[in-house]
Amino acid sequence: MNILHNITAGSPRSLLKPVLYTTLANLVAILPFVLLAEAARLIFATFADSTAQLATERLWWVCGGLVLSLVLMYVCEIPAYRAQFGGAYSVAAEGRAKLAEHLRKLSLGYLHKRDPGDLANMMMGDFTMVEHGISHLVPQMIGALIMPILALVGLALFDWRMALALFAAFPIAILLVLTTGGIQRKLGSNHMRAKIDAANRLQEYLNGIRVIKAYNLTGERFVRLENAFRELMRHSIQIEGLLGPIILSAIALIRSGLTLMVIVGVYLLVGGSLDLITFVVFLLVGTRLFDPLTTALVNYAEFRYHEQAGERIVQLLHEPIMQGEKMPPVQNDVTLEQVSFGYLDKNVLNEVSMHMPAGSFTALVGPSGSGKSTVLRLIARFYDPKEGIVMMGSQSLASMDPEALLSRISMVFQDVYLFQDTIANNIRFGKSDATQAELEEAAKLACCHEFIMKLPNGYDTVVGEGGNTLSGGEKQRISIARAILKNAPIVLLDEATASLDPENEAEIQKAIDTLIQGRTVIAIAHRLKTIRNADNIYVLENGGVVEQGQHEGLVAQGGLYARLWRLQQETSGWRLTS
Ligand SMILES: Nc1ncnc2c1ncn2[C@@H]1O[C@H](COP(=O)(O)OP(=O)(O)OP(=O)(O)O)[C@@H](O)[C@H]1O
Repeated sequence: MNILHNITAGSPRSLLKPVLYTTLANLVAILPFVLLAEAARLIFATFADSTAQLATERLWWVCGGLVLSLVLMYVCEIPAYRAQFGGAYSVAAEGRAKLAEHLRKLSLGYLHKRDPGDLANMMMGDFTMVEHGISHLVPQMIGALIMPILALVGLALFDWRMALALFAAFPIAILLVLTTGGIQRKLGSNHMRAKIDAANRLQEYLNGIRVIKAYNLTGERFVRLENAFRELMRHSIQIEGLLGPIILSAIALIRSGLTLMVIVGVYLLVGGSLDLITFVVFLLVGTRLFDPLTTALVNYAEFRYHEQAGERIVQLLHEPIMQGEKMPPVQNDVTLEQVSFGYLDKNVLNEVSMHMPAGSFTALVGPSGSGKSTVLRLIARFYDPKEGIVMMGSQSLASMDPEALLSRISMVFQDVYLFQDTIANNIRFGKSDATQAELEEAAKLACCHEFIMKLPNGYDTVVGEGGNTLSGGEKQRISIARAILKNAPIVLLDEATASLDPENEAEIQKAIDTLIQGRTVIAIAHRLKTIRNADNIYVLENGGVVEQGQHEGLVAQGGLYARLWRLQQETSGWRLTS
């Protein structure tokens, strides 16, 4: 049952209709063989007994039956065909959507552990294998097995000794294929890994093509890609080279049944315990059984390989998602109590405690890598802390549904990602049912209405994937418009470090000032002059809070903040001169 669960990526019920109709279609497909055997029996009866008359009327009935069985086959095959393909494509389409939804609910910590190429391959490649399994492999296997099984029963009724001889080697062949299942699995998973690695290397190569060109790295990066392709080739050859002989041996074993049957038949015929007609029927039917049995064996090996693709999907679907209380939090103050966290083994935050009262402006400052972004990610529950607790009001985030939590939070990050869609739809991510008037109002407040109106199709202009048709400042303002439209009470802000021209900088500052009014704001500040009025500033260093207070007090304290402030004061006077 597990194998069916895996091959269908966790939807074994989807096999019900295809299996039912395919079985019916294959049962009907047996009819012509039965009728042919009957025709042969009638004709050979006249050879066996020279006085016997050819049963002409019965033969005509057989011919009529043949025509009828053709019509029946056609009538049964159409729904079988529909069930196979309809089932396969709907399992893949629904499965892909379900997996995409599941990925969204997984923690970022889990997603970071997986290569993006691996996930993309699972979405497209693995589901294509599931599709192929349901639409081709399962029905073909059923078709290939039904006829030999029925033939075995039918032939055993004719003469059990001959039937036994014909199928004697079959269990050994099955055993051979089953006992080598472990090797098949190992080779299959090696091949799958090589395929994923090649997909990752290819994605890395394509993503980094600009850097590769700029730094003339073509050779080195291409070697990595080429090695991945070579490795894939090696595993492909290995899988064929090792599995081929096993399957061929099993096929040879099955075929030896025919030889054995002929030997036994001749022996029985000579001994007088077998009549000629039975022998001929066995010869006729026996030779027709090997093709479907060979197909079934080849399919079985392929089936096991495809099963691994479905199993990977099932395993990912079983990865626990972040869950919790569906009611959005009602209080808007944020507290971190003795929080420790690390992405890998090493801690990035050590026993950090902070309190951001509702409606206040809190700034996080500190050297690069001190853990500022990590604090924001924990507040958005992208990750759960290893130790300690993050709270909104008196409620722990760990017991809160991430979607309910995020409905209360707007985020503006440095690396703004825009989807390949219209500007209007990109802003609407903040509020999907926003009217055009609300949209434009938010864009005006975010200081982006003017530049949007100058674009060829205004709000309906499609931006490239990642928003790469817009400047950094423009993308940032669009993300602020999103946040303004969302109108959430808590704002997480990561100020842009990239140097912007003074006009862009002033526009963005104006947009941010509008966004943060009357909200709980937690901002990572790189330019300290923007946080002179902050209610509270936390200074982080090496994952710990080293100073805390307001601007004037911290400058007077003469510690890390004062040093950073002095440094920025000095560098702000620098000018490039020719
Ligand atoms: N996804 C990740 N996986 C592993 N380590 C990470 C990950 N994200 C951040 N880190 C590490 O955690 C530490 C803190 O990173 P964080 O981004 O919180 O620092 P930051 O103070 O925001 O830095 P910056 O000002 O440069 O953005 C760094 O050493 C960083 O390398």
